[in-house]
Amino acid sequence: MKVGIIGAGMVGSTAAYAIGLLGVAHSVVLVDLDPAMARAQAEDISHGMPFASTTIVTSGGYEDLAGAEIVILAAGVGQKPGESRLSLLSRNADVFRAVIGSILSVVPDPILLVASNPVDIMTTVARRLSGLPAHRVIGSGTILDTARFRSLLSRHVGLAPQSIHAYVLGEHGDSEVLAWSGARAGNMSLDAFAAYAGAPITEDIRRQIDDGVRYAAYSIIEGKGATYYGIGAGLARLVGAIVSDGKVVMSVSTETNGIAGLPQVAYSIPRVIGRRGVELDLAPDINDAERMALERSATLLKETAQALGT
Ligand SMILES: NC(=O)C1=CN([C@@H]2O[C@H](COP(=O)(O)OP(=O)(O)OC[C@H]3O[C@@H](n4cnc5c(N)ncnc54)[C@H](O)[C@@H]3O)[C@@H](O)[C@H]2O)C=CC1
Ligand SMILES: CC(=O)C(=O)O
Repeated sequence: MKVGIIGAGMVGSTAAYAIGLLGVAHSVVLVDLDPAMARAQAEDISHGMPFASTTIVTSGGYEDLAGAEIVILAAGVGQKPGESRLSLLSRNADVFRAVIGSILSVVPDPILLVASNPVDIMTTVARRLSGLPAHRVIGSGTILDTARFRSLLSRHVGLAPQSIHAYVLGEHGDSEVLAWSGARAGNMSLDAFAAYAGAPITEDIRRQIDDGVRYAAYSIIEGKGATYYGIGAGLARLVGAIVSDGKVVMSVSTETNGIAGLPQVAYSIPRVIGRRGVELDLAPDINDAERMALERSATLLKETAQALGT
């Protein structure tokens, strides 16, 4: 399968690299306002492919998206140190207004994977601008936050992150909700496994892990200006789930109607990803406090999207 990536900066190029390392697409084409930079990224990435896979990585214009079935949107500005994701909204909405028509003129029925921030509202913007059905406009949502959560839990309890089943829900941003109550380690509840492993999850540990997940982007951006390895790997995994019709559960963001009385706006819950995009929404396994926090997060996103006029 061919994958287009709009925005060949840190996130777009890292996604291309990860897709190539995993070998989950036949070809990747990078498109950017700066074609010389996109060409250089594609050339550099393509030199890694003989070590990994047969994925062909090139750059080009919108016409070179012809035949792509998935298009990743990673164009636009990122946060400066201390800046919130929501503050990027009007600038990145302008970028999407500039690019989505050009994509659809070449690829009328793509699956759009949205990475640009604030990713939930950009997913709503992409859906409105494209007119595509919600299951084909998929925000990366909290896939990265979920990975951060599993990574910190994994280190604490001494189990592979792949054996920890825990999700971050709601906004990919400050109001996100770590779903502790339904978290599992192997076949045990997380709390039971942690106690069994001699690493109980105390209030203090819970607070440290919550902060480590919720504020990870701020601390990484403070240290090196941007985050990209985590999301690049996550986008490649998402592409792989679609290409292989993998029926993989991932906490992506799509416009959701009628889940547990939450507002109709894009936010993350666990969803099944396959060849058709989002194939199923899974009702999250959460307690009352987490449900209230999820309602607050979805309401904040709804109000912010409405203020933009989407
Ligand atoms: N969803 C997530 O979990 C994450 C999202 N992000 C977001 O991804 C976005 C990209 O971040 P970076 O790659 O670090 O930024 P970057 O500045 O390195 O790259 C952005 C690229 O977009 C291009 N661009 C801007 N306007 C364009 C247009 N109209 N057409 C084509 N290309 C255009 C720029 O030329 C630039 O190369 C940001 O909004 C950032 O906040 C970043 C990390 C994680
Ligand atoms: C930048 C961003 O959204 C993240 O690393 O979570």
